[in-house]
Amino acid sequence: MADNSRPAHPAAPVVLGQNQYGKAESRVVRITRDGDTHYIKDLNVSVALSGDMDEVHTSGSNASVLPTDTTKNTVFAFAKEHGIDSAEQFGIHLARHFVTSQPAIHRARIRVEEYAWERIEHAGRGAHSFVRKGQETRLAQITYDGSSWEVVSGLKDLTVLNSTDSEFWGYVKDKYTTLPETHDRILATDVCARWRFGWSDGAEETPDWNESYEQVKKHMLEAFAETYSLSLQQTLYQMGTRIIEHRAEIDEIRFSLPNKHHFLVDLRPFGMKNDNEVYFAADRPYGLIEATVLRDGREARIPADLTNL
Ligand SMILES: O=c1[nH]c(=O)c2[nH]c(=O)[nH]c2[nH]1
Repeated sequence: MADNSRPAHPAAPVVLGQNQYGKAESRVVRITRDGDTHYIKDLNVSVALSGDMDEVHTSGSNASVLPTDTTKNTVFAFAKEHGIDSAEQFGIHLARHFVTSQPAIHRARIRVEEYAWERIEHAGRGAHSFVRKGQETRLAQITYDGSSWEVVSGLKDLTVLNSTDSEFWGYVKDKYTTLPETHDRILATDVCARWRFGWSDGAEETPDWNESYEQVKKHMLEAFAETYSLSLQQTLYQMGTRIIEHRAEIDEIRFSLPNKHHFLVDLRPFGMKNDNEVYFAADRPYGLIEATVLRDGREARIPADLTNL
């Protein structure tokens, strides 16, 4: 029989690198009742904790491990206890709780997706029926290391379209270029954005997270609609500029904008003229235009790959 008790080669020195753990994607729905009128909050909350976690990995001792099951329970308990005013406030409560109540936990990162609901207007009794808004998902990431805070808010899947006021021409042409220049095209995108607040310390006045979110979205939509666009890059920069100029609480905003191409259909084989009326909406491949827009003098800290945030 083989002797498995000893490794075939002398052990190489191995160390544990960055690690974190927690329960991902707790879907918490909070109904608040005011007589017959109900309010709903619907979140997807992911908790990632890190700190003195060497032992559990290297020796199997769970003495410092707050179970992920407990972190999930905490999300639900806090929804009952504190309610959910905003994703940011909810995340702050949770992050503070884990860092201050567990000696082994030094850092908590709470990620929140919020799904928006609209009331279904109807003639019947009560107001307790909702429909999911077909629009964006609101996002928040809160990080606390015991002394400083970082709050990044965001949204994804905000789909917008301009049916004119968009051109694209004057670009580099090499032997592989076939794209015809255009002076009138559809410009459409699913806005994916993250913005970082200047707020970093509980002693400073806390931004009104909900008001800030609504205003950022409003400026984003207005800038998209009002920009006469020579490229999606230019539109992106206008959207970012509008937000940095109007929202003092925000230092940086990063966008990831797919260019949802709409190709004019050639109707000539059918004896028809297509006067910018009929388009083929291609889903892939798509251009992907990404950039961060900053308040001058501030540091760019939102990672380039927004899927990591
Ligand atoms: O707005 C655009 N920016 C580009 O960089 C680009 N490239 C392309 O083929 N179409 C477009 N449109």
